[in-house]
Amino acid sequence: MEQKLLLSSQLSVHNTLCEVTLNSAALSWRPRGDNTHKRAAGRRYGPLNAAGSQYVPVCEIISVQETEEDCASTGVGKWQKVPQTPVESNQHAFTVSYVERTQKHRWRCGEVTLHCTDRTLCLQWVQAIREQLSLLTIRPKRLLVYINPYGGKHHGKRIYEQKVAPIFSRASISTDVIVTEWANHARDHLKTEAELKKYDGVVCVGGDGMFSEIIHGLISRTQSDSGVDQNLSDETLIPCSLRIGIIPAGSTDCICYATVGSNDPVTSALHIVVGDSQPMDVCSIHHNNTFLRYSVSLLGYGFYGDVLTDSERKRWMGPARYDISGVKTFMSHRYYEGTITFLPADENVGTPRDKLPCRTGCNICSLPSADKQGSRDEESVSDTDRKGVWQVIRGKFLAINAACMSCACPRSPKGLSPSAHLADGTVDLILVRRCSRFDFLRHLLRHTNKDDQFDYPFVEVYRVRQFHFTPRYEETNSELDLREADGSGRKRFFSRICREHPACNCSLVHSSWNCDGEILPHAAIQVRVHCQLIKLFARGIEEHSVFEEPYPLSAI
Ligand SMILES: Nc1ncnc2c1ncn2[C@@H]1O[C@H](COP(=O)(O)OP(=O)(O)OP(=O)(O)O)[C@@H](O)[C@H]1O
Ligand SMILES: CCCCCCCCCCCCC/C=C/[C@@H](O)[C@H](CO)NC(C)=O
Ligand SMILES: [Ca+2]
Repeated sequence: MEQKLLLSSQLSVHNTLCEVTLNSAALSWRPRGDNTHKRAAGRRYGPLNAAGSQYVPVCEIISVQETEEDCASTGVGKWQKVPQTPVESNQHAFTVSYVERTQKHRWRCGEVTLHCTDRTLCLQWVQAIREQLSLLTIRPKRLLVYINPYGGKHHGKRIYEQKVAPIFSRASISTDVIVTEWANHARDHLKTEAELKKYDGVVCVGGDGMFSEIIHGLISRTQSDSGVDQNLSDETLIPCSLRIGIIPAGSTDCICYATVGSNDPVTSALHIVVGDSQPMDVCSIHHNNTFLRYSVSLLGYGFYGDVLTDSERKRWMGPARYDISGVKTFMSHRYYEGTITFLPADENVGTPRDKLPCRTGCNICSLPSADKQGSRDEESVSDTDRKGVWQVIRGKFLAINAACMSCACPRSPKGLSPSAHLADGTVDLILVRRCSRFDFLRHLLRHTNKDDQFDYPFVEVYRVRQFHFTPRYEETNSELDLREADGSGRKRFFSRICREHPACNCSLVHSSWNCDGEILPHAAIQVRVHCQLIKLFARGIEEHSVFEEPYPLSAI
């Protein structure tokens, strides 16, 4: 569709006189009389549109400001040369900052300066561009920021002050910043005190643990404001209205990595500025009708639970603690017995092995809500259509993992479940049965390369809407295999476990759940996915490479 022309002038860009145009979709420029893109002005700033002009989509402009050319430049804080050539001797100019894509899904703040013959024209351009930006109502204007000064390598505060605050201020976003003083400070502030009406979003600077605090605060607050009791496991939860931004400054940053494609603070800040919105599923975890926690990334029993338990004792080591505990846990090769019951997802959301990863504008996550899993409209669909049939699996497992999203992170770029979806209302349940140490190592190593980690006879994977886990030692008498009872059944059960772990003691009969990096107090849990309960300032991982056009050219 042809866009209405808003402004057109001859301005100079990087020493070359250009035809510059603004419409509601893009700011474009091309050298005067140039019919090919080959001689486009100076260095290339943005992609080329169908007419061979360089352009910046309006929705990716961060800000525009008048540039003072006869002294130190205000752009990027660097000194610039005073113009020498006739076209650049115009003393009036404005600078447009915009999103520039670099490699590996990283975004940068690019700049282009356009020189005008007089100040009136310059101000007219600045005003016209600002007017277009003001129409982008999805952009946040006021944010509540929580910084964990102790996440990851303890760089959170510095990352925010040096890399993020200047971008927010350039985009005219105002902020209230709270540097947390204790664990759960942010969660409790959001739950009870924060004046949420004042804000367009909440930003956390930290890792997955910090993000978990934010969602617990925000979800609990939303439920209590609406009179919903989160202790009731079959309650329909109310989605949170505020979007959440993550500035990565943790050890794993898996939620940021899996929703943006990188763990780069500048990229995340720019996704917040442009007002991106990515809905996300949240699992609620209960133990006998008592609410325990929410999870958005990994719920892991066995291997990942044990890695976390061990690594918490090594927090002082920083991010390296996961590697040390990972090797130690791998060597211990413990397995655990229990029963998993689950409610499979409908076929229309695909399977964990379909090699259809969740990307920006994902078709599966965009299915109409009535077709999605665990959606709020679910009650309107008949019970027989929706309830499905619970399945039961018993066994001895090295790991039981539930991935609500891919869990991609720098350690595992495709993640624990590469085709899991951010917002489809399901979780991928990965069961790794007892196998040799060598086979388990082969399975783990496949998380770090392109090979399929599920392609082993001891690995099973299911896409589910709900699941329950009961460790064997908590199963009721009727559930236990009575053949093992000998009058002192419990004692015999423990002694059998200890024979299988000669180097251990009885406490090893159960593992703990790693819930997004926090240890759960109970092994027996009930898990349910709530479709799209929260929204992030993100857009999922973009499919196209740096050199492809991010927008349909006809729209520019
Ligand atoms: N001021 C504080 N003092 C102590 N602990 C804090 C403080 N603020 C937040 N926390 C807690 O620190 C824990 C770890 O924080 P965070 O997630 O930011 O870093 P991380 O654990 O290094 O990273 P990741 O979770 O990505 O592995 C969180 O569980 C959070 O509750
Ligand atoms: C012996 C070689 C082992 C290589 C195995 C690599 C597998 C890496 C898989 C990492 C998945 C991380 C999932 C993220 C979980 C987060 O919720 C949590 C909190 O940050 N992080 C961890 C490490 O528990
Ligand atoms: Ca999901």
